[in-house]
Amino acid sequence: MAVHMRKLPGQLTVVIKLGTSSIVDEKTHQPLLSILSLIVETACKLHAEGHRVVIVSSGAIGVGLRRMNLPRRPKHLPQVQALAAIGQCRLMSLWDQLFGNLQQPIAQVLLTRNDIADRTQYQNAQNTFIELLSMGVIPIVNENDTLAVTEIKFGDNDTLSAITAGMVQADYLFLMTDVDCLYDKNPRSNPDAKAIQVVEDIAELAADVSSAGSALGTGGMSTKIVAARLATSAGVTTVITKSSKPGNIRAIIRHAERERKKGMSSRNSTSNLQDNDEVPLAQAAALNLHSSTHDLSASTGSLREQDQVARTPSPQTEPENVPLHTRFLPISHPIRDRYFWILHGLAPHGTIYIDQGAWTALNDKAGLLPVGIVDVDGHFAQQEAVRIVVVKRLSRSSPKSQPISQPTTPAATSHSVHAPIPLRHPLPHTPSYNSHRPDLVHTTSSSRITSPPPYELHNPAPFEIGRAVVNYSATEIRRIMGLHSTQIREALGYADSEYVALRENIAFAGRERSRPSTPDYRTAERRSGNGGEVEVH
Ligand SMILES: N[C@@H](CCC(=O)OP(=O)(O)O)C(=O)O
Repeated sequence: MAVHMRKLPGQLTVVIKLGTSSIVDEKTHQPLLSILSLIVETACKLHAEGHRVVIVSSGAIGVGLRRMNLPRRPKHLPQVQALAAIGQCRLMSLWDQLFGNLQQPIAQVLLTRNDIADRTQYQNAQNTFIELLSMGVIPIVNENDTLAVTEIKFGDNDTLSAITAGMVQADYLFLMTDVDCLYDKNPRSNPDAKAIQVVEDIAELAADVSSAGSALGTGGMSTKIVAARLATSAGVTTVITKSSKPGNIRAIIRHAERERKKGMSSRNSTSNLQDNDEVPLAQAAALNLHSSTHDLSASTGSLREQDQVARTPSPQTEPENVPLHTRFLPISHPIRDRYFWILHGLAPHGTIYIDQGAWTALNDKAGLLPVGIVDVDGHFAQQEAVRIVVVKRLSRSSPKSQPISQPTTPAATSHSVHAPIPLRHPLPHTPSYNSHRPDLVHTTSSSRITSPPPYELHNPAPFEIGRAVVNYSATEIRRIMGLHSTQIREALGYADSEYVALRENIAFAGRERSRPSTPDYRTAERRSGNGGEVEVH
């Protein structure tokens, strides 16, 4: 069932993500009341203008530390979870108090990755958001740290905010942080550093951003880039800007809307560094860094002073003089709903390596047949999600030479019990979901130690094209890969489907660094028809 996000003309849905370092002081863990108050004021103004607002708020553990007078985050997971439980209710009470001053109702939404791995639960969460937003409530989202262990964690709230933005089909995601934007190089050591204002194609962004994080938060600039990639693939304009100036959010939206209407966005444009929002260069310096020294002075100005940019149509709101920020433009054919869920709601349990022929067939809207599969990594069951990686098959592994491996015991005819199959190489440990690279992970089989992979490792390098929910387990796919569908029954003793993955269960990543000599993602995306399942009114 497609979820319909009905919106009034001109109404925007804005997700604002605040990291721990924007919510509590890094050393004292005291709440940063001035920032929180400004966020509340901004959210209420957006709401009063008819827009919908969702806040993704970290800070539970930080607030819990303060409450229990502990100096630093403990190492032991249950202690961290206990602190999150202590801090979350206090954090919500703080938000409720601040929003209550402006008579704005809020709601708490706590999510784990597990909650949304089930399609029905994902849709339930989506429906709850829709209902809350149409009731005029501001949902405040955090990861349910009490339940989340590594395997089921989003890992950082940047990723959570991007998934939330995709779920609510947001127009904007603001990743509020302690730097004002990205620069083309580190301004600390390069006075000629230029602010990156607009990133039209995130795949073209240089990958050398720092992943340094603060003492309490888990995110850094690299998780923001990953979040931006994820959100823009869902059609969400993503903005990185300074959390100490939340009043800038509205000015940036006005500017971005003007630009969008004019269709004037320039490709990865840069401009000379402007200090018009009073951020000294040294502070901005973190550039690609998530500064570990939170600058309290920058967040203690009066509400009136700090929100000046947003209140008045001052010269700062003019296109040439907007507050510093980096804006990542959304892709033109967003990945919506079920495909977005397959890509980002489900954690992949393994990898299927396919050849160029299978990739071409997928481009032509075919399902994934066993004949095009070159190799498999990981342990996964039927109906679990896997990465799909395109490789160049080495001639020694051509499908024709693939023998049918006969079931070795009668149990192999059962769907659930199979005799172990001798492997050409030991299976690598199936990694838990890597929140820092949740999509477009370039995969190599460097973990193989007994035999080389049956595909080219470097020229061209394997590349991930998307995710699929499979009809066969890893063990079954190892038996049938390289075979024609008519041979599945012979190989397994049964045939659940002629396809390893049905076309409707394959989701392509939105875009990827263009690679000469490899198929063009964007072409595939257009052909694949990923978008369009959900209508946005
Ligand atoms: N969910 C956790 C925070 C997760 C986290 O570290 O996020 P962030 O500070 O955004 O990197 C909390 O509320 O303390």
